[in-house]
Amino acid sequence: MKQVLTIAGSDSGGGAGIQADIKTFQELDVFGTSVITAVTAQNTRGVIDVAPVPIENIEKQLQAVGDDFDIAAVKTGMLFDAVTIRTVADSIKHYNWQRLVVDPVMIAKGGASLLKEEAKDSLIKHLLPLATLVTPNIPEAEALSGIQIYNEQTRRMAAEQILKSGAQGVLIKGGHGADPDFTEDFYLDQHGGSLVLRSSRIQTKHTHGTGCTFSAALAAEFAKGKSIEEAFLTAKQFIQSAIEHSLNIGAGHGPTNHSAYRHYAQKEMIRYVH
Ligand SMILES: Nc1ncnc2c1ncn2[C@@H]1O[C@H](COP(=O)(O)OP(=O)(O)O)[C@@H](O)[C@H]1O
Ligand SMILES: Cc1ncc(COP(=O)(O)O)c(N)n1
Repeated sequence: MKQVLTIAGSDSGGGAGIQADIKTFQELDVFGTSVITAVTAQNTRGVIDVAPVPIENIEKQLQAVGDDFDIAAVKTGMLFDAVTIRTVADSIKHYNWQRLVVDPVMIAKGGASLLKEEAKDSLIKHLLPLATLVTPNIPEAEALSGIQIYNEQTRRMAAEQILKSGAQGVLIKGGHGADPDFTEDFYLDQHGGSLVLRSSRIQTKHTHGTGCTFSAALAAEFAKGKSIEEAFLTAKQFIQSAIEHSLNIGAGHGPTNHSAYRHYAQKEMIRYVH
């Protein structure tokens, strides 16, 4: 079984972060390992507290995984501060981990900050150059590029700017897009290759952890040797069914349903735009 690593924050509410990643790995038949960077006290109503894990312990978690497992793909989520980003980037180089998906988690849907302001530059300088794929949502793509996204042209410009970091590819997720009927995810790589996947926008407030789940699905598929096109399509189908069959859990923004893909995935619901 392919072994995959997530380096992210813990979500006590179980819908995002490490918990979403491990559930997604399990559903997609890869063995999940984890390095926890921060522990959040969080539920569907919001983030109550964030406790960073001591950096010495993060280093030891990275070593424990790196010295024993044959890691086929890595995803990063909440990294919280610059020193954690440096430590993670050093380990990725040290263990020569390939197939890195960087989900540049910055702000939780409820507004809580999951990355210190000064850490953004560190992310661009130290982690993005190692990334196979970086997966910002629209506000994160705007923050990383300094470009406001309001149409296809500005979306492409932001993607091109992010690629200047040295990341091999960028995938700007469309959950925060303006179209009431569709969400569109846009991929662009260093060679000018691009792909847009469009799906119907599901009217729901239960989207806690969509980005985490989507990037974990991409990492799982990369670990199995899938191409970017194949991994993108599977991850999109995975998240589409997880949102469509989301669970009515908690009083706020509930989690998605990580087992929905197994039960209900409909391969025809997503379409390639180009
Ligand atoms: N209401 C929705 N209906 C269908 N797909 C959605 C919806 N909201 C988000 N998605 C999809 O979920 C994935 C995560 O996107 P997004 O919500 O933008 O990320 P994040 O959680 O990082 O903010 C993307 O593939 C996006 O298109
Ligand atoms: C520990 C942790 N990591 C990430 C997110 C972002 O969640 P989302 O995927 O909904 O943007 C979160 N709320 N908590």
